[in-house]
Amino acid sequence: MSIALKLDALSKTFVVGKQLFGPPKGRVHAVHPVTLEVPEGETLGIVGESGCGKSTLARMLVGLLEPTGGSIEIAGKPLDNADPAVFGKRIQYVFQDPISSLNPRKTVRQIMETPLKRLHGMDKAQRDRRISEIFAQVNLREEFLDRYPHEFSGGQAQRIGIARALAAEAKILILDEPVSALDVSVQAQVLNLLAELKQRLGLTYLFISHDLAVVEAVSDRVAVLYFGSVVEVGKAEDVFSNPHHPYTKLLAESAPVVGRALTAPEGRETELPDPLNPPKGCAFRARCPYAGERCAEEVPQLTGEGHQAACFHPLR
Ligand SMILES: Nc1ncnc2c1ncn2[C@@H]1O[C@H](COP(=O)(O)OP(=O)(O)OP(=O)(O)O)[C@@H](O)[C@H]1O
Repeated sequence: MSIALKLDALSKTFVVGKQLFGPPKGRVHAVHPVTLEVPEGETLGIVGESGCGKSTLARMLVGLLEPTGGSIEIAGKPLDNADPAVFGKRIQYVFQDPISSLNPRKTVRQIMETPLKRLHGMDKAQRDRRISEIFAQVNLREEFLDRYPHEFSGGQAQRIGIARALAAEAKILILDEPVSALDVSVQAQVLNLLAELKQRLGLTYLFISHDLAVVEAVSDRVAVLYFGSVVEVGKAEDVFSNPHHPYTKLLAESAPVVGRALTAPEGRETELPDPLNPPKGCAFRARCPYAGERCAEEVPQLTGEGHQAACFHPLR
C-alpha cells in the first residue's frame, strides 16, 4: 500500500514574549518531533486533550504554520517550502465551526469558485460544471449557491465546507473536529457523507477530535497526542479496548462524556504541565500511577510493532 502522508520528526516551537532587547520570555514546544506514516485510504484519528498540539500539527500539514523542524511528504513528494497552492492541491482542511470558517461576505458560489480558479485555472463553464458535480456529491441543492453562509444550518454549512475542500481535488483531508459543533442527529449524516466520499473518491483522512466514541467509530488507526508528543498509536479497536499507555487508559475511561475534566488517581495532578516550564522526563509522570525513577529522568520513545506506546511501564 502506498503512503499518502509521511511526517518525519515534524515539530513546532513557539517563541513567546519576544522583547526588543534581551532574550524571549520562553518557548512552547507545541509539537515535539512527530514521525508518522498514513497509508492511502486510511482514516487516522488524532485524539488528545485541549492544548496537546492537535491544531498546531494540523496547521503545519496544510501550510498555515511553518514547522520548526522535520519534513512533510505527500505521495512521496516533499512539501518543504512549498507554495500555498501546492499544499492546497494536495491536502485540505475542513474546519470545526463551518459557518464562521466560510467568508460571510461571499455567496456559496463565490466560495466554491475561488479554489477552482486559483488552484486549477478553470474558466466559467468548467467551474459551473465542477460545482454542480461536487454539490451532487455532497447532497446539496444548487439553489443554495447564491445564498450566504449565515443562511445555512450547521449541517448544511459543514457540507459546504466539505464541498469547498473537495473543489481543490486534494486526496488528503484534515477533518478538525468536523462534527463537534453539530447536533447529534446531524453528526451521523455528516459522518456518513464523509465515509461515502472517502470510498468514492479514494480519500485519506486525518480525523481530529476530542470525542473518542466518534474517533473510534470512524478511524482505522488512532494516534494519541499528549503534551505535543504521540504517546500511543495503533489500530483503533486495539488502542481503546487495550490501551498500552496510562494516558490513553485515562482518556478511554473518561469517555464518552465530552468536556468532562479527566480524573486522576488520588494525590495525582489532573492538569497538563505548564508548557513554559515542561517537566524533565515523561510529561505524563505527575498524573501517572505507575511513574518511577526512570520516568523522571528520561523521555520514553514509541516502541512496539504495529501497536506502539511511549511508556516505561506500558499496560498489557
Ligand atoms: N501562536 C501560539 N503562540 C504560542 N503558543 C501557542 C500558539 N499556538 C498554540 N500554542 C500553544 O501550543 C500548545 C498546543 O496548542 P494547540 O492549539 O495546538 O492544542 P490543541 O490540542 O489543538 O488544543 P484545542 O483542542 O484546545 O484546540 C498549547 O500549549 C498552546 O498554548
